[in-house]
Amino acid sequence: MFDSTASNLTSQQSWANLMQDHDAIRLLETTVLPPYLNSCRWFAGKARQQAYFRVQFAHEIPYRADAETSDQAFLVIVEVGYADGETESYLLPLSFVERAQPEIPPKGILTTALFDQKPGRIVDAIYDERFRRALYFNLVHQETLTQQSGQLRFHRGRGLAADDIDAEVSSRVLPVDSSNSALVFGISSQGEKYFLKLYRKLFQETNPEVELVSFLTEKSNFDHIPAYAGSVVWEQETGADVTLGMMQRMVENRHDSWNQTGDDLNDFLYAVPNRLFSVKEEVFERVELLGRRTGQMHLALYNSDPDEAAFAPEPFSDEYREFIIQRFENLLERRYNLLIDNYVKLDPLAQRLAWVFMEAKEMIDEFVDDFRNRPLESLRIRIHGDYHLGQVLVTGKDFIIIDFEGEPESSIAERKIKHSPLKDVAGMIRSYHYAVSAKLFGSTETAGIEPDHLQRVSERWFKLIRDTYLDAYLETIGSPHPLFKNNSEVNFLLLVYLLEKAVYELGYEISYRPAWVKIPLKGIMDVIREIEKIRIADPTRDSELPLLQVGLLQSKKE
Ligand SMILES: Nc1ncnc2c1ncn2[C@@H]1O[C@H](COP(=O)(O)OP(=O)(O)O)[C@@H](O)[C@H]1O
Ligand SMILES: O=P(O)(O)O[C@H]1O[C@H](CO)[C@@H](O[C@H]2O[C@H](CO)[C@@H](O)[C@H](O)[C@H]2O)[C@H](O)[C@H]1O
Repeated sequence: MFDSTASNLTSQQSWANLMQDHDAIRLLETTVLPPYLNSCRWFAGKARQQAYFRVQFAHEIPYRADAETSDQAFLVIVEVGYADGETESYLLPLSFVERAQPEIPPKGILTTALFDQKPGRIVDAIYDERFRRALYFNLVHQETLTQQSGQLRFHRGRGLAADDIDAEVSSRVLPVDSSNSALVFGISSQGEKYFLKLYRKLFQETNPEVELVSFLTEKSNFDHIPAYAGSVVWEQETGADVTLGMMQRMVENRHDSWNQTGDDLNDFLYAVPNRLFSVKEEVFERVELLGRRTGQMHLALYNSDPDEAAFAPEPFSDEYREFIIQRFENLLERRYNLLIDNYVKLDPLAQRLAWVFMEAKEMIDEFVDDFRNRPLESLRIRIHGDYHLGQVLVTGKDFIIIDFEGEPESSIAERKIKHSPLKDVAGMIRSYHYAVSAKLFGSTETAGIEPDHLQRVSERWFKLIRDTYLDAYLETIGSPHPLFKNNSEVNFLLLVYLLEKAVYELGYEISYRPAWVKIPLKGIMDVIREIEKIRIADPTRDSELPLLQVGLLQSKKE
């Protein structure tokens, strides 16, 4: 665990003059920041060979309550350099606290320190109430704070109620350990009302989440997202605007749809030993509702207003197809290598699935060629981009969709590319498959059920749920609709995105949850079977490829 007392930073300067003390900054960069960042969940560079940590910028945010000079935070931008590959920038707000404060957890303390003979601690400012208040104040008053390099611009969105501009606020850090940090603001007598996400890993771009959430709040009537209440942007002197944070309405939720689906699956599995196939009607209703909400989100993102070029629908150009193919082929190659390197560590079922996946290489190549050449008249729009059950909050009987940042592995430029909305649909279908597979392979509810039987009933559950979701989705979009040319294109594109997603997931599971590798492999297998069906049904195809040995998978018991 990180030990904040291991170093003591001493400066003759006051805290407000931190940046003038080059020795103190050097000490921070060499002895404090490396162990501290490596202890943070949001720091993504832990597995890379780190070369240096540099305080690149330190923007000042004064605390308004009193005028003491030490009363300010620094929004520090830390540049991290690595032995190979690109550098990264992280946002680390810093505050100096002179008195011990019980609300600051050990994981928020960087070091003990002495500034101008005043002892205290340097802490992550999100844990300092003064900083949180200052953020709220600047945001609701749409302040601009001039900095040595560029300016900090605070925007207010439509989701912020006029009455709350001068209201007394309380605040806290939401205890979710994720890739960003979340602050919550309460308005007296109304409870917790606003949710502010501070982005940690920064990109030289406006975050896609701000673009999508502000568009949906201010330019559409889709209200199944938390309304956009504002953002914090660093406008650089030269270069693009960098999004540092975004505020939305706080959503009261019981849990997310991943947990809810897990509960539904528990009910389902309890009945299996009694040879009952039982899915409550309310489960289908929920899945249908999610299909409808997904469709409504896409209809809201489908925008033909010529003044909104960033959201205008686009065709399946050759350029887009090449981009997807390049990305997919790179991914495929990396995944084959990962599988080869980790093959002996896989359990027997995963090994068999991996084998069929590798055997299918030529068939997948043929399918990719098909995607390159096939006439496609469906359209592409901005989409959620990282859509799965964990991104849907359950509020009473309805849903609220969150986290529009896009896929964590992609660059920001890639995340802003328009895709068929079927990419989101594929993400959600994969997620239902994950939910049932995770139960099937690893929970106490399934212990003692004969594996082949369990596999059969789980597949039945998945197909029913998938079709219920898809039917409700397509019905909501309506037919005909320019987004989808016809059923044949819908089926084909869905296979493209399902395959891409499952291949992506394969890498995630090998790296993070090896016991779950068979889940995406099974997903890949399902797509391969569908591709094979298309091949067999098409008399014009003169392919020499042999049929796959998928029979390998059927008879063996675990
Ligand atoms: N508007 C909101 N209101 C209430 N809770 C929220 C809201 N947005 C997100 N959350 C909670 O915070 C968690 C992290 O949010 P998310 O947007 O997924 O951040 P990250 O990008 O860091 O994963 C979510 O899983 C959810 O529990
Ligand atoms: O949540 P993130 O945006 O960081 O996404 C990563 O982690 C996800 C897991 O938390 C992972 O999602 C996969 O597992 C989910 C169940 O845990 C499942 O619902 C998703 O369908 C499946 O893709 C995601 O792939 C990864 O990028």
